[in-house]
Amino acid sequence: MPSTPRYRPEPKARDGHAPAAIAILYCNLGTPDEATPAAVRRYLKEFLTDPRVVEIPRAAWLPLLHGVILPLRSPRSAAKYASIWTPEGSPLKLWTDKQAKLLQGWLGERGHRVMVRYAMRYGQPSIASQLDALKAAGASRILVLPAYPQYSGTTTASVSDAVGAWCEGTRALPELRFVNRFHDDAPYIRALAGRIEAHWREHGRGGHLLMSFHGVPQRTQQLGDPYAAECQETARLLAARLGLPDKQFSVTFQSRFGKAKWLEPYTEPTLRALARAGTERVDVLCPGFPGDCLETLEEIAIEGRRAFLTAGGKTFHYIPCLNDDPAWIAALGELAQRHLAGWPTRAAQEAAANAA
Ligand SMILES: C=CC1=C(C)c2cc3[nH]c(cc4nc(cc5[nH]c(cc1n2)c(C)c5CCC(=O)O)C(CCC(=O)O)=C4C)c(C)c3C=C
Ligand SMILES: [Fe+2]
Ligand SMILES: [Fe+2]
Repeated sequence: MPSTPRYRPEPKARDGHAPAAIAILYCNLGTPDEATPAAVRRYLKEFLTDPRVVEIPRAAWLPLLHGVILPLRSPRSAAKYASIWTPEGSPLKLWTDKQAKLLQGWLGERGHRVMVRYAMRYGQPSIASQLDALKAAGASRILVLPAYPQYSGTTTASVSDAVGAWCEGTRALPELRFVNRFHDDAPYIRALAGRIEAHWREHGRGGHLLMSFHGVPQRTQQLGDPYAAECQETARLLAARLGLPDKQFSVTFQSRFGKAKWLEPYTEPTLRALARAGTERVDVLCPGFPGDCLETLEEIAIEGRRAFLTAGGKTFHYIPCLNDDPAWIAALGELAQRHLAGWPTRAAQEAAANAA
């Protein structure tokens, strides 16, 4: 009796003359399907069981996660999600979807025939389901592009893990390439600077620019994670591009999770300290998040604002993320073009590749 195949069935073989498709899989973190405690619990369970995210030994972590963290955090986080939810769903998903479509358009206008799809590391659409869909659509070369400018084992490497897990169950593998980082990419820095300058043109200029990045546990940095250094480099390049002297900007880290020490200085205490030291207006940007999401819209634009104003600050300006800014889409496009180099993305190249 034949045994169950170890690998998933392959999609129906394509006509040998059909051009093999090239694709980009734009991967983001993920978000709950709904702003309800049940949906947030499902999402947090998947997220917080990833050993890339929480490195505590499983035997100690899983009972704590299921017994304490999920029951307590899910309703609290759901209320936060409800405060930023849109009629079309989670902002993170909306921006990721839009960015993928705009990237496909940008590449198409420059003659590249590339399919662009987005996937979520946690939740839907999953990385595995989108890789299956791309294969079924004929993709034989796939560029994996995580929506994380700064590399971290907790995020970027976790995307690679999910792709690797899919590969383990796949017989006919596509060629794969990965973008690991673009924290110092000139078009990305230009797009961020343009965002700030446009805000200043419209609303005047504050006394202080605060650049807030998502944090990670300090231990990951001690163990060699380059994330903190890459955040600092993004901030340095951005400040240089804006001509900001050291006193007029700060770099902080937000979203601390758990009791361990995370990267410092923390965002909220810094906002309070700035207000107490007499800074009347602060402008805040989150350069590590390509699209607005819970961490920017709730934690910064709502909670951060409250912290600054209650500590005596007068005016708080949140500068929205890159979202669908044309300069950002161009930055993504140029980044993709560079990483696609050598793959026949143009019709003429395709014909030559097929004739050879
Ligand atoms: C910028 C990249 C991110 C890094 C690095 C990162 C590390 C990291 N995050 C957690 C825990 C949580 N993060 C949560 C939300 C969240 N995190 C990022 C990005 C990074 N996380 C984004 C874009 C979001 C928003 C998702 C959305 O739906 O809008 C959450 C969930 C919300 C909550 O309950 O607070 C948790 C939990 C850890 C532990 C970690 C590194 C170890
Ligand atoms: Fe996070
Ligand atoms: Fe948060």
